[in-house]
Amino acid sequence: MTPEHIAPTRFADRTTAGAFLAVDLQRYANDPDALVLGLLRGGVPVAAEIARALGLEVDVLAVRRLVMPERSEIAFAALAAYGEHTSLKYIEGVWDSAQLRFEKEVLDEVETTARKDLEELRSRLVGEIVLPVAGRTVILADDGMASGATMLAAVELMREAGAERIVVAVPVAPKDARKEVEPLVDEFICAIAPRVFHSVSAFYSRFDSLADYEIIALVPHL
Ligand SMILES: O=P(O)(O)OC[C@H]1O[C@@H](O)[C@H](O)[C@@H]1O
Repeated sequence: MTPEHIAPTRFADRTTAGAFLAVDLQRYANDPDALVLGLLRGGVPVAAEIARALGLEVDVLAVRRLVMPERSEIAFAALAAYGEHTSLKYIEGVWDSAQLRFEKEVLDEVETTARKDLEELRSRLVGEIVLPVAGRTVILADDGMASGATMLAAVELMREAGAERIVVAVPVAPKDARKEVEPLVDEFICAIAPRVFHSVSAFYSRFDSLADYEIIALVPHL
C-alpha cells in the first residue's frame, strides 16, 4: 500500500471507489484466470473500473433484495443469479423477526415479486454471453454492503458455480455485515469500515440511480 492510499471518508462516485479498490487488487492485474463481476446495478461502475485498471474481464451478476414489507431499507434475504445458477440467502436474525411479524403469505409474496423483478432485470441487462467462472478467481464488486444479504447470496452463488477463489471488493461495509461475509471468502477488500453506518449512499457524494444504457456502456459484451 502506498502512503497516499488512504480511504476518504466518502467517495466522489462509484467509479472513483472502483479505482481506489483496484490499488488493493493489483496482484490480480492481467491474470487470465481472474474476472470481475459487478452486482447489478450499483456494483457495475465499481467493477468496470476495477476491470479497466487491472486489465480483467467484467460481467454483471443479477441481485434482488427481499425487504420487510413497508421497510424497504431492511433486507431479510437476497436473491442472486448468474448463468444457470440462482441462490436465495436469508439473514438469520432478520428473517426470524420477519417470520414473527408477518404472515407466511405476505413473505411468500415478497419472494415472488423479487423473483419476478430478478428475471426482469436479467432479461434487460444480462447478455447472451455469460463469462465462465468455474475454476477461476471471481472478484465480486458492489458499491457497498448494508446487511450483507446481497453479497452473501452472490458468494453462495459463486461457490455453487465452481469459482476457485472468491474475492469481495466493496468501498464500504459495516462491521456486522463484514463479520458475516469475510469468513466465507478467500479475500475481503473494503476501503471504509465505518463506526457509524446508516446507508451505503452516505459514503458517496454522487449516488445516482443507473439507467440501463449506462450499465450497457460499461460492460462490453452486454
Ligand atoms: O444486501 P445489503 O447488504 O443489505 O444491501 C446492499 C445493497 O444495497 C445497495 O445500497 C447496494 O447497492 C447493495 O447492492
